[in-house]
Amino acid sequence: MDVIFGRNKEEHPEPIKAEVNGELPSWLQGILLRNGPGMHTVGETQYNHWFDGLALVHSFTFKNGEVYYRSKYLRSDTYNCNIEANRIVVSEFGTMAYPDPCKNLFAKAFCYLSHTIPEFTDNCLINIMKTGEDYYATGETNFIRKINPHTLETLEKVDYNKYVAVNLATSHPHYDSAGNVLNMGTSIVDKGKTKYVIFKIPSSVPEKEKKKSYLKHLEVLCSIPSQSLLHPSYYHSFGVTENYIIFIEQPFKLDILKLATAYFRGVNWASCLSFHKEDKTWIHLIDKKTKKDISTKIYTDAMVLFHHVNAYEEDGHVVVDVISYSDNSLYQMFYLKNLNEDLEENTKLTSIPACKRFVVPLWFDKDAEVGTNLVKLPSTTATALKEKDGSIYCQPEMLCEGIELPRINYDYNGKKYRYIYATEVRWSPVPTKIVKIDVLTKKKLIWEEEHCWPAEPVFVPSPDLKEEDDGLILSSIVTSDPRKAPFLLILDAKTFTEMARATVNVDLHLDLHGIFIPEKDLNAEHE
Ligand SMILES: CC1=C(/C=C/C(C)=C/C=C/C(C)=C/C=C/C=C(C)/C=C/C=C(C)/C=C/C2=C(C)CCCC2(C)C)C(C)(C)CCC1
Ligand SMILES: [Fe+2]
Repeated sequence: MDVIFGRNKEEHPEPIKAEVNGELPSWLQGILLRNGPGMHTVGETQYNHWFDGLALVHSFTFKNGEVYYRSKYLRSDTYNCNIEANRIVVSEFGTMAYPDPCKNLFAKAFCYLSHTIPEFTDNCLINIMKTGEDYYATGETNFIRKINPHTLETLEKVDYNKYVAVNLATSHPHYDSAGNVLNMGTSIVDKGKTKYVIFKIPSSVPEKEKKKSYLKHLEVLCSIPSQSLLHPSYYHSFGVTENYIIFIEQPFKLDILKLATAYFRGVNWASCLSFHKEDKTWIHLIDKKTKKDISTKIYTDAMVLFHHVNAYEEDGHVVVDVISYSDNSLYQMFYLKNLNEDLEENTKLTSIPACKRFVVPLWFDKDAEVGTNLVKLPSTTATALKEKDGSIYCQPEMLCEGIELPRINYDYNGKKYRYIYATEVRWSPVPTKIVKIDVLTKKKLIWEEEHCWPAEPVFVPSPDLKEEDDGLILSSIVTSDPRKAPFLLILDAKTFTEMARATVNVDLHLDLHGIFIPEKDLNAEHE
């Protein structure tokens, strides 16, 4: 298993032609661009956690029925400093690094304060974000790195902080139909306040501004104060509907005092994140028009969530689908010391990912008796009970268990939808299947093959889309048997039958997230 998780991968910056078996539809033209950790040791030093690895961006280019593969390490300041020093000198979430391990505490502090290394990591390994014509590799710090989607070359380093006061920002932004980006981030103890900030990056700027970053035109939409100044909630994604932004403030929280002293205490930042299972999870609905949280307090039981699936409004309710856990075992599972030969033994999740539907009533009888279920949607078993103090306690409907890395047809984002595409995982971090779930009938379609570990399945809509699932699923498949070459799998999203596979004879890495860029959105100039 070390082979799949812990081993450094080689980059392949020059295009490698894949061997295509099957028929690719002629309309499939563009680039599947993905991101994830590829290097876990530098010299003699090793990262502690899989989410710390140096970003390796890779792409599959579809051109006239042919597929080309490339991969390139993000030349972040973090990468360059580490490679030059031949050891890890920049801290990541799960690994605290000391530029000179021999230094005493005083010297360590000096090094820290004198910023001889980048203050915070720009190792953006989680996802790819599109702003206007630009593409960025993203992580969760205030830095993002522009990349050339054709050559995977690393371009400018952009600091969100120059445009909006955030220390952390999600790697799962949303896009509206015009392509404007909606994202959120946390501003920690800024001017005595800790808050969650929601902002917009426009998809178009005046022609003469195009050379500069679209972020220059970033606009703050609103902010929500954190329930606690020193314990903001951690979040990895959020949801949107036509009229609302959904932010789930979970009791999985950062401890700011611990964070501030972590460097000197010799512990990683991840140790400053903890799950308070006795607390509530608050569901915030921010009205896009008033830019305010709706006045009713809405909550559910303590949970940990990383991925929102989708959200929409229906007959006066907001429906929110997420993948949730009953504890923080997912993050723990990805410590590299656990992802070795004894993986099955070491990485038993104590809670499996559960895809849950929460339903929040928008309008209800204010005089309803305490304990009344305010959900009036016949299609769901989710409830929302009126409490004595006027707040609403939500209990979800279970849509299905054991799925992660969810994707949908993004044209249905924020709208009533029917299909989720995801990888299936049970009690260990081994994704063995790709599934399509019909949330209406709860029926499943499955793709699986021996020794195959599928990545996040990306939905690409067909140009003459009539139904939600008219399109393709692209998933890069890593193999656990060294004799079997990895490949990009192309499935018909409707039937889940294989249309083609493009095999590449390289040591493909297991990645996290990415996007498909249709040819029309690719600026040929960059080629
Ligand atoms: C704190 C802080 C900081 C830092 C930060 C950082 C550094 C962060 C990072 C972060 C990160 C870096 C994060 C990450 C995350 C991720 C996630 C959350 C993911 C998820 C995933 C999943 C869910 C998975 C899945 C899978 C796979 C991948 C394979 C196998 C199978 C499965 C499906 C399981 C600073 C300095 C700024 C300051 C302030 C505070
Ligand atoms: Fe994610």
